[in-house]
Amino acid sequence: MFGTLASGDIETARLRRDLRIPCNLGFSCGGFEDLGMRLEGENLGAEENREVVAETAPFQVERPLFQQTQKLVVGYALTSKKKKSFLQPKLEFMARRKGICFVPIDLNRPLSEQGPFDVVLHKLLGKEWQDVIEDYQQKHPEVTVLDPPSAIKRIYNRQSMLQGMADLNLSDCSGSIYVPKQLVVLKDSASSADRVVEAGLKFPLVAKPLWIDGTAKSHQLFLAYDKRSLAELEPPLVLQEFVNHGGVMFKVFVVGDIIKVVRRFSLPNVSSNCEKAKANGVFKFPRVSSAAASADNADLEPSVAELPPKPFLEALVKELRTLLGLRLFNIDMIREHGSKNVFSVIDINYFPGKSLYLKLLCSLNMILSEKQTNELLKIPFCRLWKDARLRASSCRFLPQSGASQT
Ligand SMILES: Nc1ncnc2c1ncn2[C@@H]1O[C@H](COP(=O)(O)OP(=O)(O)OP(=O)(O)O)[C@@H](O)[C@H]1O
Ligand SMILES: O=P(O)(O)O[C@H]1[C@H](O)[C@H](O)[C@H](OP(=O)(O)O)[C@@H](OP(=O)(O)O)[C@@H]1O
Repeated sequence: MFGTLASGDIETARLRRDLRIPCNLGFSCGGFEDLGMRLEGENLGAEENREVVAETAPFQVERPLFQQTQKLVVGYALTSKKKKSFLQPKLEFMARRKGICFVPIDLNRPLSEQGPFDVVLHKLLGKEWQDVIEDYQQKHPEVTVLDPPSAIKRIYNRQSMLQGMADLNLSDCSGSIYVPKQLVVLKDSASSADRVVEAGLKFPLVAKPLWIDGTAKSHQLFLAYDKRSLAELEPPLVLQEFVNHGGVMFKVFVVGDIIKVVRRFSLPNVSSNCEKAKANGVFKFPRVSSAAASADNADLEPSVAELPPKPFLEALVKELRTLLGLRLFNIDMIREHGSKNVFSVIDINYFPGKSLYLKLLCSLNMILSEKQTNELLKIPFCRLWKDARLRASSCRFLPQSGASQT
């Protein structure tokens, strides 16, 4: 019937409303699509914990309504480094309480013989694994695979990682985004000096290994101050113009529609240590913006520390999710020194560190809620009605017996 609702639809809508479950969570089409945008600022630890507790509460309140025993099974295949940082006992405990269980994937057995999984969470390198997971996703479209291996592969190469950024549609936003000029050196760093000049790149340059493979070496960066110093670098690498940004960078964590932005310390403007670096040819610098370098509570100049505007981040993330085809990533960006809101994206990471883990748990929880709703909606309406009457009568909301159903 066009324009009217059948009674089943009304009840479905009512049930969703009563359970306080938003429509179109989209579990079947990937799970993270319509979780509702939320944007949060700094202050990781305590705030994250508070949030998880807050998100647990509504679900537990609903639980007695029907005896819900649905669980969310998350199969995981992670590097040992990732497993150690991600699957902390505390996180597993919180997950279990929410009905989410993490099950290790046995890499020596066919994936299709394992599970069944609702979600497959993976961070492993190599073509062999890529083939396994692609084949699995084809055979099991109902499983949410985080994330497609081809999309991950693209950001494990610092050249392809930033491609397409210039075409993002951010025209109506309160900020603008650029990618620093860069050049790829596949071999013979010495001869790259001429190419640097030809391409119009200005020194100093940040030299970054082309491939990111989870090793410390792939995160070993250098500052090169002049043509002569380029010969000291080991290709394959990317030479990227250094952008002065006042020593603070922004990490924008993305889990589906959820965004969280934090402030971290970064390299200072170059003029201050130029001379020292020149003396060494190239300046090898440590991981200056690691999780330990939080600048969230630092007393900083507002023009440097102010977080990127919310509408700008929302638009950027929306565009990037489409461009990259990823749901679990972070964007590293810096504000051009002296500008109001001109940003450069310098790095994108797949399934990054701690700041994202509890957000991921919240999203898995929402997928679980959707799964439970879907299960509930499969129960014939007459049974729901009967159950409701039983509960109501035990609460003396309805007469004990004798009332007709209409
Ligand atoms: N173009 C640039 N201009 C200025 N500073 C930069 C630039 N590129 C990188 N940096 C500095 O170097 C740090 C590390 O750079 P980048 O994020 O590209 O490396 P990474 O090894 O991939 O780091 P991560 O640990 O985040 O994965 C940045 O946080 C920033 O401090
Ligand atoms: O600052 P964080 O903790 O987010 O650092 C991340 C880093 O940005 C990369 O995403 C690392 O992954 P790889 O690039 O694969 O090395 C993360 O390591 P992981 O072992 O936790 O995946 C860092 O935590």
